[in-house]
Amino acid sequence: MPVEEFVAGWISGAVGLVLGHPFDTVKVLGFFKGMSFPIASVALVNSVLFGVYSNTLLALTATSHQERRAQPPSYTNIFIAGCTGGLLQAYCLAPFDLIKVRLQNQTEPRMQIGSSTPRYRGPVHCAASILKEEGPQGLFRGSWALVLRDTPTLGMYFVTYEGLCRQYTPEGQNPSSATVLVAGGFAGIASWITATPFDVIKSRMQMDGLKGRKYGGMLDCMASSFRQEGIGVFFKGMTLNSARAFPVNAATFLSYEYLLRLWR
Ligand SMILES: C[N+](C)(C)CCCC[C@H](N)C(=O)O
Repeated sequence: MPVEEFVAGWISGAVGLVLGHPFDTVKVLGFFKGMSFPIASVALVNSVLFGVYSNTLLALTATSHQERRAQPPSYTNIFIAGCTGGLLQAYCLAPFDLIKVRLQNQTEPRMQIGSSTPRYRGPVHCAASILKEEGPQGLFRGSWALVLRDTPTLGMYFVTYEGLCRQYTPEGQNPSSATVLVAGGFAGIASWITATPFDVIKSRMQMDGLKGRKYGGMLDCMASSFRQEGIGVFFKGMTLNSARAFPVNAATFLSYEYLLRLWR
């Protein structure tokens, strides 16, 4: 099994993350200052995404990354490979994402005299507390919504990326850096716009269970969010998600393509 894609996915995920970090911090107003935990988790998850994507395409079309410029795979195969990568990356992401969301939503100031101590002291303490209080399956709370968020939207991610690259690249050639940046950026936006409704539900499911159970399940969470807040609830954070998605995914694809060409 070719491993370059896993390594390139690893590094490019970290590069994208550094660019997205200010947006993530804005999203939650000053929390999540440390970056080593997200770097490690995003790099791992991105490596699974790109590694599985490329190896699924290899299985479907018998072409390696290098051969795919001359023999471009069909969009159906690209979509299937993207969904497969998305499905597996969602499972790897689930525990990390849960910890991130739990820490981000912990709004008690960290060190103020007289304030209650925050429930989780950091990522490791958070993971350990969830394990102790809810067992291993507690770390996968909300993972169904995460899988639904990521599987189709990452299929779309690679279809958008490939489609835009092909549009602006003469046949048989490699796309230019500018093309890769723009195609990667728009792939991120397209994927985040469609992912936002499930992103909202996912985060609510992940927070559920902290102070008793509020929702009977994912469908109940959707229905009660809709009843209380109207249709707009499914679009919460869409603008911020899209603004973050462009630089993150432009940088991710550029470094991914660059590394793979370097190692050829
Ligand atoms: C599928 N969904 C849009 C939710 C995520 C896409 C992941 C791409 C990249 N790691 C990023 O954080 O933007």
